[in-house]
Amino acid sequence: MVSINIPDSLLGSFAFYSAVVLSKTMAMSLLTAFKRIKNSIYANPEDAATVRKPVVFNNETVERVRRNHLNDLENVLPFVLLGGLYLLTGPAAGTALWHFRIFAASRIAHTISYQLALPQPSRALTFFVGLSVNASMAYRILSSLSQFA
Ligand SMILES: N[C@@H](CCC(=O)N[C@@H](CS)C(=O)NCC(=O)O)C(=O)O
Repeated sequence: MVSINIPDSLLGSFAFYSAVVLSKTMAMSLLTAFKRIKNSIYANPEDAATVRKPVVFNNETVERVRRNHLNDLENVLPFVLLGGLYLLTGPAAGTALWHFRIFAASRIAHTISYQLALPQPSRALTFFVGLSVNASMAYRILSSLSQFA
């Protein structure tokens, strides 16, 4: 590795923002359960049987939360993995901190725009901001470590 001298404060910031976006991702499970119960929408026969309803796979309210959850998984997991590797490249503390802050803000904004069904390109913009942060960290990792290829 180029550097393993990571300031405690930067490790703390990374842990904090990782926990923020991971908690937000986990909250989508609770939101899905809430929407299912509120609307009596169940995808498993044993669940639907408790309210004597047929199984339903295409309820838009529930599916919107599920798509949002999947999108979090597609973006938040790369952030946590790339962020840890990024710290090993010895980035400037201020630069790294803003990467973490901007990513967390972009994912919260993505969820708000998705759940409120705000007109595009609002959701697309929030998605691309988060994607850009991940791409920036990936670029730094790959360019710092290219000597080991
Ligand atoms: N898996 C995503 C890849 C592209 C993507 O993440 N697009 C953003 C901005 S339009 C999004 O919010 N997609 C909606 C989604 O993943 O449900 C998709 O199918 O749309």
